[in-house]
Formats: sequence, structure tokens, C-alpha cells
Amino acid sequence: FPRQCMTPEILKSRACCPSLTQEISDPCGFSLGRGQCMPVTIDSRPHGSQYPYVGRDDRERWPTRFFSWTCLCTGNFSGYNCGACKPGWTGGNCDQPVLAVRRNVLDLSAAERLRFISALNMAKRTVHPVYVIATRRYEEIMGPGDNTTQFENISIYNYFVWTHYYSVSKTFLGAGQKSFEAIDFSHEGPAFLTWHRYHLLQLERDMQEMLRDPSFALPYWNFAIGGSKCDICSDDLMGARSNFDSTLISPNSVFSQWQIVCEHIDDYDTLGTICNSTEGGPIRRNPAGNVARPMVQRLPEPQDVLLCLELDLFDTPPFYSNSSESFRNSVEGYSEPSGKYNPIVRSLHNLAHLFLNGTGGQTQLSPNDPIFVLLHSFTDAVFDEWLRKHSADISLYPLENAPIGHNRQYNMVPFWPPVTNNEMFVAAPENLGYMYEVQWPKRALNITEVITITIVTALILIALVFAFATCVIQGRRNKDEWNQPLLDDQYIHYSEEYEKIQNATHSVV
Ligand SMILES: O=C1C=c2cc(C(=O)O)[nH]c2=CC1=O
Repeated sequence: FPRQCMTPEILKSRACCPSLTQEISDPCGFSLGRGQCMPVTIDSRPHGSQYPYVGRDDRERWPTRFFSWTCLCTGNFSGYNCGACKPGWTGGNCDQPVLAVRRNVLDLSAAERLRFISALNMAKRTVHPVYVIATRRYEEIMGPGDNTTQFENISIYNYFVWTHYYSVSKTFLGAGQKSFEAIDFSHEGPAFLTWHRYHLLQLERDMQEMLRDPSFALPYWNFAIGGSKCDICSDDLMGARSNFDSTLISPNSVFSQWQIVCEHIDDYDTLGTICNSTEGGPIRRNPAGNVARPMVQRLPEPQDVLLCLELDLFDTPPFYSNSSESFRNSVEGYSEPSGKYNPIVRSLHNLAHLFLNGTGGQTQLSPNDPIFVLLHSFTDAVFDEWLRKHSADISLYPLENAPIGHNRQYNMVPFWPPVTNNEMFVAAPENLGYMYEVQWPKRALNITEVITITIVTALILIALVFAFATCVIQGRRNKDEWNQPLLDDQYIHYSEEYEKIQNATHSVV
């Protein structure tokens, strides 16, 4: 939540509507016509049966356990106090369009690579200018004393890690009780794509602000290249493998110095606490090194992307990790790329995570490895291509009965101000101020097409051979017919000459 809202008084008031001017009684830039303080709207439709509790988790009916009033901004204004612009707009009045172009990280020049890595490193070291994180559940958020609350500052990049952690953490059911595990506000459901889209957009916008460059764009990693080589694991990009420890990053990369957050998952679950901003151990990464699971030692194939793009339905009941014929479940990677659910399969996004075999392969920790940013940028590019290719309408996104957090109108956890899944189910270039520069692979032919083309080619060849043979034979015949009279003429001619000579010879003799 915004730092400004974390005083005991504002928490108790249940309204987080900061002022944009210095005037306390002017919430949300109201006097400037930018917005006003309004009640939060929440999704009240039924969710799937996977989560059986009511009132046990702060993330239910998000964000109303904490706040029921928020800034609602007008026109192109947005943000926690309506001081920012909607994605795609910039300038003091948010009336200038801007488009960030997300490119293949391998296409960046040496200077662009350096700039991107330095920007990530700066985000890792810069305190988030707006948001602070809760380190306790709501029940324990106040104190110690009357004047404090359990919130901490965090860096821009670690905030990106923390929001992912918070969305996937288990439900604490009480001391000594096992936490409830079958809950995930950002995976295994339709919100997987919309949630991660907003997650990236938030980081991109935070970095744009940090760099004062509204056109800064996150690049992507096309992980669908097959084989077992991590092509972005070089020291000028995400860091090569260390020569000293094969599960660490080379000391020549700045990422070898990054320390991860949220690594004590078991402690949080047992104590009922929440990950804080304390940094700990290094990023671990061992691409293609999971010898116990040969299936995750290879990256997805280019054709896998094309297969999932063919699926017409965005998601299918039960809108979960066992959905079949679902574009979302295929690109997320719990089914075969062509849509068939298979419990032992890991494909596309999941396979890319598991291939990394380390920090980037564990859901509660994965964004600590900056490869996460590039991996999800490509996953989002596939989502955007699917939206475009199928001219997708919001009616394809389930309104109800998806797992908790995944219904169309649910406010994505833990983002503030509230933003629904609905709002991210739109084509990015026209609505969100960014686009992808991607060369999609060419479609491979299916078996019927291969057989048809082989037969047609064979028939054409036979026809050509036949036509050629006919021409040759015809040519010979014609040649005979043309030559015959000439020979005959000549023969007669020579015969006559010969006879004349013979006669002359005889008369001489
Ligand atoms: O970070 C992630 C790690 C994952 C591992 C799997 C899996 O299929 O086992 N899925 C994951 C998603 C992640 O986001």
C-alpha cells in the first residue's frame, strides 16, 4: 500500500485516498479534476470450490480487509492519488500518447544490454518511492504501541518479488496448524495471464519513473527455442554459469551479487508472518541441470507456441491447472501445448521456469532471478498475439466459478489501487501503451498436409516426366519425317549422278 496510507489513523479510517496537492482535504487531485475518493468495488460472484474457507485469509474480497475507499481517477489520470497517467499516456496532463516497444533481448546492442542490466540493478537498490509492504497479517498489523504499523520500505525490484510471493503464499490457519496450500491468486487459473501482465506493467512503469524515460521497455526472452542451452545466460545479459560453483552466477555478472528476498517460506507459514524486505542468499541457477527430471532439461520447442495459439478458448472449466483445450492452461504449461491436459506434462511457461532449476524454478522465489522478467515478457507476448489472432472478447473470460482471485471482476492481489483481471484482458498496443516486436515461427505442416503435398508433388512429377517423354518421342518422329524426304532427294540425286558417272566411265573404257 502507499506509504502515505500506513498510519494507524488512516488504516482505521479504511480510506486510502491521498492528496495530490498539499491540501489535506483535497483527496485524489479532486480540485484539479483528476479524481475522487470512492468506495472500492469488489467481486461478489462465487469462486471455485478449491478454497473452502470464509474470512480466514486477508486476500479474500481484496482489498477490503485493509481499505474500502480508494481514489477513482477520471480520463487518462491514474495511480494511488491520480497523480500518474494511464498506461499509454504521458505529460503533465496525460494527453500525450506513448508506446514502449518490447524487443527480443538478444536483439539489443551492447550499449542497450548494458543500459538494461544497469537499470535492473538500479531498481534492486532504489527504495520504492510510493509503496511499502505489510510484514504481518491484518490481525497483527497495528503496533507496537499506538503509533506504528507493521509495514516496511522495500526496493523497486524487491517489491516486484514480494507482490508475487504474497499472491502465491499459503493461508495461515493458526499456530500449530498446517497452512492451506490449494490457493494461488496468480497461477493455475485464468488470472495467470492478466495478473502477470499487470505485474510486469507495474515494474516497467516504476522503472520508467526511476529512469525518467516514459519509453523504457522491458525486453523478452524467446524461451521456445528447444535444446538445452540457456542462450541469455551470458555475462552481458543474465549472467553466465560460475566456474567455481555450477549452481551460481559468474562473478563477472552483477547478478552474482544480488541477494534474494522471501527465502524463509517455512518460517512464514509456521509463524503466520509475511516475508519482509531482508535480503539473504544468492540467486541459484543451474539450467538443464535437473538430472532427476530429464523432461525439464530441455526448453520448449518453437512449434509449441504455434500450437497453443491455435486454441480458440481462453479457458475451460474448471478453470484450473487440470483444464483441457484451454489456451491459458497450455501457455501456463500444465497441459500439452495443443491443449490436452496431461498431469505429467510441463510445457511452455512452466517448463521454462523448471529448466532454470534453482531460484527461478520455485514459485515463491522465482522473480528474484531477473530471468523471470524476460520469461514473463515473452509469455505476455504470446498472450497478446492470442488476443489479436482471435479478436478476443471479454466474454471468453469466466465471470464466476474460477479459483479464488481468478474471476473476471476480482481485484488482483495485492495490487493497489484496485485493478481487475478484466482490465488486463485487452490488446496491449491499443490499450496499455506497449507492443512486442516478435518474429513468430512459421507453422510446421501436420501429417495430412504432408501426405497431401507429397501426393500432389508426385503427381506433378509423373505428369512432367510423361509430358517430357511424349515430347522426346514426338520429336524423334518429327525428325524422321523431316529427314526422310531430304535423304530420298539426295539419294535420287546421288543415284542419278552415280549413274551418269558410271555411263561415262563405261563409254571411255
Ligand atoms: O516460478 C514458478 C515456478 C514454477 C514451477 C512450476 C511447476 O510446474 O512445477 N510452475 C511454476 C510457476 C512459476 O511461476
